[in-house]
Amino acid sequence: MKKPTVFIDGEAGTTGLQIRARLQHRSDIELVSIDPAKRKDEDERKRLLNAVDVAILCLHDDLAKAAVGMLENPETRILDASSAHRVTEGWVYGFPELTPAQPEHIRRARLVSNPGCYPTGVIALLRPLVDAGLLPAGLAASVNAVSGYSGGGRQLIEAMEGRGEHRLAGDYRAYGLELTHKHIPEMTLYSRLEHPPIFTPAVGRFRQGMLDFIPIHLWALPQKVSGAELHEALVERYRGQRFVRVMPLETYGAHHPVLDPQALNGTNMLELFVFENPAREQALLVARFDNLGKGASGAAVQNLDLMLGLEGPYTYEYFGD
Ligand SMILES: NC(=O)C1=CN([C@@H]2O[C@H](COP(=O)(O)OP(=O)(O)OC[C@H]3O[C@@H](n4cnc5c(N)ncnc54)[C@H](OP(=O)(O)O)[C@@H]3O)[C@@H](O)[C@H]2O)C=CC1
Ligand SMILES: CC(=O)N[C@@H](CCC(=O)OP(=O)(O)O)C(=O)O
Repeated sequence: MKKPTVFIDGEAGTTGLQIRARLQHRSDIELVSIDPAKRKDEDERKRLLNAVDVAILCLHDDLAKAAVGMLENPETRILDASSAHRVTEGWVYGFPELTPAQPEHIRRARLVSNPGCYPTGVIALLRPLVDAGLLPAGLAASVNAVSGYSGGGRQLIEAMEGRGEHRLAGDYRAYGLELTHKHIPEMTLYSRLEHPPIFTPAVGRFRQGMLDFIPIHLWALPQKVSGAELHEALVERYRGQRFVRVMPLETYGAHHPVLDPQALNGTNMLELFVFENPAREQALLVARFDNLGKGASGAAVQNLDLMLGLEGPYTYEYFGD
């Protein structure tokens, strides 16, 4: 049987390189690569985009939109890693753990948008709790986060490693302070929140790894809910999921936990934590993952496998889970 063909447009970039590394030894797909000398040649890119079964776009938003505009072959399916189409009608959101029905939507879709890195953890934490009615859709949510510098793409990587300048280069930089970060619409929509969260990301001098923090003042919720109930709902929701692990409930006084954002680097795993202080009726939800793993390239391969019906033993080798 003919193997499905896959072209990574933007293969030389941060996300593209990682997807390629995860796919290059696979024997169940045929990777179609562009001649490096022609990687920005529009005609050649258009030819390849229309020649393959799935094109994975690892381009900045404007170029990703333009690439979709080049499609002429109705058989070519698109998996877009950029943030151009995440809340666009007609596109399926490529977060298989969103609901039990989402994998099937991804399997059937022609146009799939890979989630943003920060929203992956936020949606994974909030959506099941809103669906279960434990958190209200009207929640006044705040999200703080820290990312490894690879999240800023080639230019930030080069600046952090001493080869250029970038406004976020430094040991630790808080940003998004205008409160309009591009990830807020997808966090809001797929968490089923009525109001956009206040989202304040930061970047540190480490290459990969991410933590999302969502503080919950339990006493301020319209109905009484404990941290243990939030934790139990997450455990229930993700039971049997291969790439999401709900960690044991951490109750105030037990010990002094510390989280390393880099602990899951190189994997497609997402860990979810609930910390609680019952006396103060406070909970802290945390997600930990690799921004280039479950936050980008690992998620893209997971989606590709769903789109091509290739979920199986192949994926285990390259996800390191
Ligand atoms: N980094 C991350 O953690 C994540 C990134 N993403 C998304 O993935 C997309 C790519 O980001 P990222 O990999 O970080 O960015 P990079 O800047 O590392 O990569 C972008 C690539 O596109 C290439 N490129 C530029 N112009 C053209 C062109 N005209 N035709 C073809 N290729 C071109 C660049 O080449 P050159 O460098 O030579 O200009 C570069 O190789 C973005 O939309 C980003 O939002 C998604 C999730 C996480
Ligand atoms: C550290 C850093 O700059 N991070 C990027 C987001 C990372 C990312 O790649 O997000 P997308 O998936 O939407 O592209 C930012 O805040 O814009």
